[in-house]
Amino acid sequence: MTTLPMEYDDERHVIEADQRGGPVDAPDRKATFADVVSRDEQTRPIVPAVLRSPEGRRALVRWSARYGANRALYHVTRSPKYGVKVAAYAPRGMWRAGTAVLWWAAGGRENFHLRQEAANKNDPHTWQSLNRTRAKESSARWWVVGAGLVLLLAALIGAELAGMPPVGWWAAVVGMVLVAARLGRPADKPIVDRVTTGQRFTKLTAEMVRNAVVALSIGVKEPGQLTFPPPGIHKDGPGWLARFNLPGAIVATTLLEKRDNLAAALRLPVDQVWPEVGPDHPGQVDLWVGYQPSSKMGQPRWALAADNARTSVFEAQPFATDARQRPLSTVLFARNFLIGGQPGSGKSYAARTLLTIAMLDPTVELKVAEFKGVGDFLDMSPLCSTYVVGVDDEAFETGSDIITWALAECERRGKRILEAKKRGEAPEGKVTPELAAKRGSGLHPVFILLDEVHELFAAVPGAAAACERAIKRGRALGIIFCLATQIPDKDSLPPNITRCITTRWCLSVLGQVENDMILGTGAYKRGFTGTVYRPGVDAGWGVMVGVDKPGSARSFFPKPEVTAAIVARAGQLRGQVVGEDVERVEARDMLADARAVLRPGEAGVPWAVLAERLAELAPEMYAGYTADMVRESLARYGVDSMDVKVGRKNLKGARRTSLDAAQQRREIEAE
Ligand SMILES: Nc1ncnc2c1ncn2[C@@H]1O[C@H](COP(=O)(O)OP(=O)(O)OP(=O)(O)O)[C@@H](O)[C@H]1O
Repeated sequence: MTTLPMEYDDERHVIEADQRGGPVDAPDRKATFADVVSRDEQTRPIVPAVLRSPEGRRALVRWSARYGANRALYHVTRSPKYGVKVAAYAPRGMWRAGTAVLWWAAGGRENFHLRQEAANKNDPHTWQSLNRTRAKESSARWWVVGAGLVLLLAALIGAELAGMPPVGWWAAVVGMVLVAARLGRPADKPIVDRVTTGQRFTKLTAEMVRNAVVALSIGVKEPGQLTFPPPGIHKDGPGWLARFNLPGAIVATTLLEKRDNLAAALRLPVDQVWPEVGPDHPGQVDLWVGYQPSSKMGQPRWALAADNARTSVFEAQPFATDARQRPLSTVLFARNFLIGGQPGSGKSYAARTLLTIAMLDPTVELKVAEFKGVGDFLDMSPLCSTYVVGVDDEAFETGSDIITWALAECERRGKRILEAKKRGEAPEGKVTPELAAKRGSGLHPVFILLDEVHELFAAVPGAAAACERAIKRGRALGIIFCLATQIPDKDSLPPNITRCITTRWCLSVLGQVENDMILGTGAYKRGFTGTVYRPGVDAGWGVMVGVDKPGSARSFFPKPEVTAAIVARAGQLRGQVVGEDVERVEARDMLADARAVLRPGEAGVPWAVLAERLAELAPEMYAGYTADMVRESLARYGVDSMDVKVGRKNLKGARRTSLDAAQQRREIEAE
C-alpha cells in the first residue's frame, strides 16, 4: 500500500484541537504541619447543648424530675401487684438457679444428646468415652461450686462479725428475692408494667427524620441521602435537635414551607415540630422537636421580674421565649415595633412586655393610648406622661395629639441633635445613651404605644400618614413606636407603615394574606407563619422578624402579683413621671390657615415660607411642619405644587389660585 502525499489548496485552515486545561482538582498531597496548625474548622463542643445555657439546664432538670416523678408514682401505685408477682416467681427462680448450678457442675447437659444417641445405638464404647469426658470436666466444676459456697459462707460470717445492721441483711434478702423472681418469671411476663405507651413521643431518631423527609416529596428520594453532621441528634432544651444536610441543591426553605406535612409524617402536633434553616449553609436544616407541643409547655422565669431588674433601651433585653424556651431579647432604641394578630391572640400582653422594658429604664418617657377601651395598661398609667383609654372622640383626639406631638418633637430634637453634634456629643447625628441620660438635653427616649391602632386610623383621617412620618423621623431621634393592630385590611394597617417598621411580630392570624401583611410578602412561603397558632389556646405565641434570629416568639406572661411588683419597682426607679403630657391641639383647618397667611397682593408662596408662616400662626399645631409636610398635607385638598416667583427665581410652592380653587371645590362638595 502506497501513501499518497496529501495536497492542500491555498485556502486551507488548520483547526487546532481544543487545548485541554490543567487538572481541576489539585493532586492529593500529604498534609503538612502548616496545614494542620492553620485548621480552623469548628471543634466539637465539650459540654452538651442542653447543659450550655441556664434555661437548658433548668429545662433538663424539670423534665427529669417530672419524668422521674411520674414513673415513680406509677410504680408505687402498682407495687402490691408487683409484690404478688415476686412472691410467685421467686421460689421458681430459686429452684431454676439451683438446678442450673447442679446441672452445670455435673456437666450433664453438654454432651447429653451424644451420650443418648450412643445409648440408643447400643454403642458402649462411645458412651463410655463421652461419659469420661463429662466426668473429667465435672470434677473441676464441683471444685468451683464448692469454692463459691465457701466464699459465700465466709462473706456472710464476715458481715455478721463486722456487725452488719439488720437493714443490710434485709437489703441482701430483698436483692436475692428480686433476682430470683427475675429468673423465675416467664419470658413474656415482665414483673413491672410499662409506663410509656408506644405511641407517645420520647425520642427523635434518625430513622424518623429520614422517613419523614422522604415522605415530603421535596426531592429527597432515599432515606440515606440525609447526612447528620456531628454531634448528631441530641437533647437541646426541652426537646431534641436534629441537624441534617439535604442532598444536592435542595434548600431548607423548601422543607420549612411543608412544616404541616413534616409534623404529619412524624405523627406529632404542628407546634411540637420546629424546623429552621441550619447555621452552616442554605441546604442545612435544624429540626427541633419538643417533648411536648409548645402550647402545653410552661415558660421560664422572666429576668425582668428580678427584684433588682433595671433596663436600658440601648441594650438588648428579654421580652419573649422561643420554642426551645430560650429567652429572646431586643434593643428598643432606634427600632419600631408592629404587633398584629386576630382578637385574643395576645397582642396587648405582647405589647406590655415591650412597655415593661421601657418602663424599667428610668430615662424613658412613656405615652400610651389604647383604643380597645378596657384598660389593658391601666396599672402602668401612673408612669405615663400621656395615657388615654377608650374608643370615643376624646380618646381619638388624644391619640392624634400624641402623633402630632411626636412630629413636633422630632423637629425640636433635630435641632437639639444638630447642636449636640456641633459640640461633639452626637458624632453620628443620633441620640447616644449619654445624651439620653443627660438632664435637660431634651433627648431622653420616648416609648409611644398605640394599642388597637386601626381604630385611630379609621376614626381620624390623616392620622396614619402623620404616624408614618413620625415613625420614619423619630427612629434616630429616640422616639420608639409600638403599634398593635388587628390588620383586617390595608386601610387599618397602611402598607407604608408596615414598610417603615422593621421589627414585626405576627401572632395568631387566620390566613396567608394577614400573615404577609404583617411580616412582609413571601414570609408565609419562607415558613414564617402565625397561622399555626390558635387564638386563646396559643395566646402570646407568634412569629417575629427583624430581630437577630427570626422565628417563633412567645411573650412573657408574668402572674398579676409579679407584674404589680415590676410596676412598683419601675415607679421607685423613676421617682416621678418622665416628660410632660401632650397639649390638646385644637383641630385646625390647614387650607383655611394657608389662605389666611397669604399676604395681600401675593400670587403665591414657596412651601418653606408657607411652613414658617403656619408655624407662626399656630405653633401648637404646625411647629414641627416642614415644607414637604405642608405640601403633602395640602395635596390632599388638591392644591398643586407650582412655580412661584421669588425675586428672579422660580421656587415650588402654593399659588393663590390653586388654594382658592381647592376652597371652592370643598364648598361645592359640602353643598
Ligand atoms: N404570653 C401569654 N401566655 C399565656 N397566655 C397569654 C399570653 N398572652 C396573652 N395571654 C392570654 O390571652 C388573653 C388575650 O390576650 P390579649 O388581651 O393580649 O389579646 P388581644 O390580641 O389584645 O385580644 P383582643 O384583640 O381581643 O383585645 C389574655 O387574657 C391572656 O389570658
